[in-house]
Amino acid sequence: MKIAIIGAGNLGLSIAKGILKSNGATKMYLTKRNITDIEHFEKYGNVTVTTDNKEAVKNSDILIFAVQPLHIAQLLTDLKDLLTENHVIISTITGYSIEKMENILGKDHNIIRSMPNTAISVGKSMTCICANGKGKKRIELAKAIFNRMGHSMEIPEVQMQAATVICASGIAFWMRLIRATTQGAIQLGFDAKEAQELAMHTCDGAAGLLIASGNHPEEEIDKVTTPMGCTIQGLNEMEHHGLSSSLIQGIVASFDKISEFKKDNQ
Ligand SMILES: NC(=O)C1=CN([C@@H]2O[C@H](COP(=O)(O)OP(=O)(O)OC[C@H]3O[C@@H](n4cnc5c(N)ncnc54)[C@H](OP(=O)(O)O)[C@@H]3O)[C@@H](O)[C@H]2O)C=CC1
Ligand SMILES: O=C(O)[C@@H]1CCC=N1
Repeated sequence: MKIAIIGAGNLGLSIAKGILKSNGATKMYLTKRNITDIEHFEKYGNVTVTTDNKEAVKNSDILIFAVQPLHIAQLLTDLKDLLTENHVIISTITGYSIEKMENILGKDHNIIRSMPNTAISVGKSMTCICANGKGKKRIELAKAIFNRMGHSMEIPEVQMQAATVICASGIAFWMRLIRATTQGAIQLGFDAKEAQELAMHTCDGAAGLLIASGNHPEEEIDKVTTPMGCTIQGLNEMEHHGLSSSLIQGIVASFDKISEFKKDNQ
């Protein structure tokens, strides 16, 4: 599989690392306008770093677009004549609809809209995807690509904004919870490094338990909360201060913001 990542910034490079880690490409092109900070990726023999998007498109089968929303329309317009019906065009662009892509490229292209997160670099992304009419035949291929670097879910396009908040922004939300737990652990006497190790692995364990069991979180919480014990005391104190409510309100605020982007981009 020959893959081009057009726009090798934060997300694009995370995808590149995930692809390298999972041996997911025979050949990979990474592009951006200023390549000095990514030239070292050429140490991997199968990676070409270039400013030339056209060269990358001509030599690849799968094209992953990861530029900022403001840049995508011009980029697609510039590349339009080189895009064939065999290319699988995967967009990661927040708030940029399939309809907008089809308005530039036409309907006769395999267009996949995706929403990965930066944990793709370590093979742990939760990635949501949807496709245009023609791209539906390539959705299994797209899922296979993203499943090598985590977990994927096909969703209706109308849910893509919500998926962006929960999965892509969600990485930052969970990081903040890990940071807060780390700060609590330091206050209880662990040094900073130990505290973060405890927080990270406990977080990993909580997610792992739910993934393996399929249980509702409250079912697992019931197993931890000894009557009159310290866990329920702590949980109730957190809820008195609005833990669940503040998370939900943050998620909704993030969604409201993304809905503004959508208006701006259309
Ligand atoms: N960061 C995240 O966690 C996530 C981001 N997204 C979406 O992914 C996209 C990228 O986000 P992010 O990685 O954070 O943004 P960045 O700004 O980090 O990366 C975008 C990259 O695109 C490059 N670029 C700009 N214009 C061109 C061009 N004409 N040709 C080639 N490369 C170009 C820029 O580099 P240079 O200026 O050198 O060209 C830059 O490195 C956005 O649309 C965002 O909404 C989606 C999910 C998660
Ligand atoms: O914060 C943002 O707008 C982008 C989309 C999701 C992650 N980063």
